[in-house]
Amino acid sequence: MPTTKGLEGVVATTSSVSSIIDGVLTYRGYNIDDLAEKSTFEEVVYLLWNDKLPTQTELDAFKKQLLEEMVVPKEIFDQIKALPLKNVHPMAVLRTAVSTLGVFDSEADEMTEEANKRKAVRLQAKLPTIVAGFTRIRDGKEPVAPRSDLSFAANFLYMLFDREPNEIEVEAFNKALILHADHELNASTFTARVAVATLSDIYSGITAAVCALKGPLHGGANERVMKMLTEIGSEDKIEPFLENAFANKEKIMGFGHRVYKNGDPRAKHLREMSRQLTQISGEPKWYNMSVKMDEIVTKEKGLRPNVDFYSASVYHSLGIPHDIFTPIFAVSRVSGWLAHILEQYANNRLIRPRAEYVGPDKQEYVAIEDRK
Ligand SMILES: CC(=O)SCCNC(=O)CCNC(=O)[C@H](O)C(C)(C)COP(=O)(O)OP(=O)(O)OC[C@H]1O[C@@H](n2cnc3c(N)ncnc32)[C@H](O)[C@@H]1OP(=O)(O)O
Ligand SMILES: O=C([O-])CC(=O)C(=O)O
Repeated sequence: MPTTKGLEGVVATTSSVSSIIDGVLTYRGYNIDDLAEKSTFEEVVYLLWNDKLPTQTELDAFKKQLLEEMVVPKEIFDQIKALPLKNVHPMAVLRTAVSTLGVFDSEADEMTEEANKRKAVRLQAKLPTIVAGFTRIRDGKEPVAPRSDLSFAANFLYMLFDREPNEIEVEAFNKALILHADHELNASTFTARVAVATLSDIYSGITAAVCALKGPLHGGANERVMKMLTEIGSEDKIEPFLENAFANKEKIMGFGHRVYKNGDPRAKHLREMSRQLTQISGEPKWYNMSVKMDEIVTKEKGLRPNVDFYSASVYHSLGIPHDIFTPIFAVSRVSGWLAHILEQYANNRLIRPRAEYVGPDKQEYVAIEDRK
């Protein structure tokens, strides 16, 4: 049986949610460049779940459903308040909170398509409330309730900062959400599909996906990009930092990709957003440092920035705490996870590959008293 380390190049399923073909990313056949420039996050979520762009009436109804489901049970915040928040990563809190959400949903194990769609709306709507609420709770503040007159992107920033965000902030955040919404069979989406292919419930699938996104080789890289830039501190220290990292064969966070070898099509949007937002925030150095790193790593290693690289300085410029970057990724990507979960349920078969056994053979059982 041939094996492929990390399942590279293995086609594990068919899907009509998103595609990466010749370096071009599409959601349901729509180029990500068009969606990033012209669409809203709510419209993109509708597209991912329904295989078509909504009419105005459909979009209005969908936005209303999301807004109605944004409030989370009080017990979720009570549970968060009881956690040792000073020493815990926000992704661990999110993992716990998503699992607890399932406990409070009386339909959690109802497996009809209609019930699963209702749960999808609940999860999509409640994740931003949880992430923003947690961030405030650990700062000793109370969560801010969502507002019914704000968009999805604006509501998140409003709940996080307890002030109405301006147009530039909303536009940037909306675009970032669109760019992170789905990405074919990435590790967290595959994890979600494996979990629900056992016919486990949707909350189990999303909890499993959050676990996979947390790691630094996947969604956890965006937080580490900002840590790296902060530690380097200034443009003149980039060259020595990279020389040292290359010599020690260290991974540079935010570079490289399993599928894209000639560049991630989302990065150019985030790079431009980083340029604009770092200027507005009065800290152009994060953009200048990022561009210099990009040039050197591309030239020396042939590695291009992925979605996590420029998103770091984008989120930093919006005033978002660095350890909330990956939970924000989840706030967006839950839309893609849910689209894939619904697709998996609709045409399910247990996902169970094989392993090539490379351990010892024909071992003799030795009684415990005779073992050395
Ligand atoms: C949303 C997302 O998940 S995007 C990815 C976010 N993750 C990161 O940014 C973390 C940094 N990047 C990486 O670790 C990798 O590029 C991954 C995990 C994204 C892809 O991994 P793989 O497809 O397994 O690539 P692989 O590790 O085989 O890389 C091929 C070569 O490039 C090197 N390489 C890949 N990425 C990097 C990097 N960021 N820095 C330095 N070297 C790298 C590898 O060490 C390897 O070198 P070798 O052939 O000398 O051993
Ligand atoms: O597809 C991947 O392997 C990782 C990625 O870029 C994403 O999940 O957005």
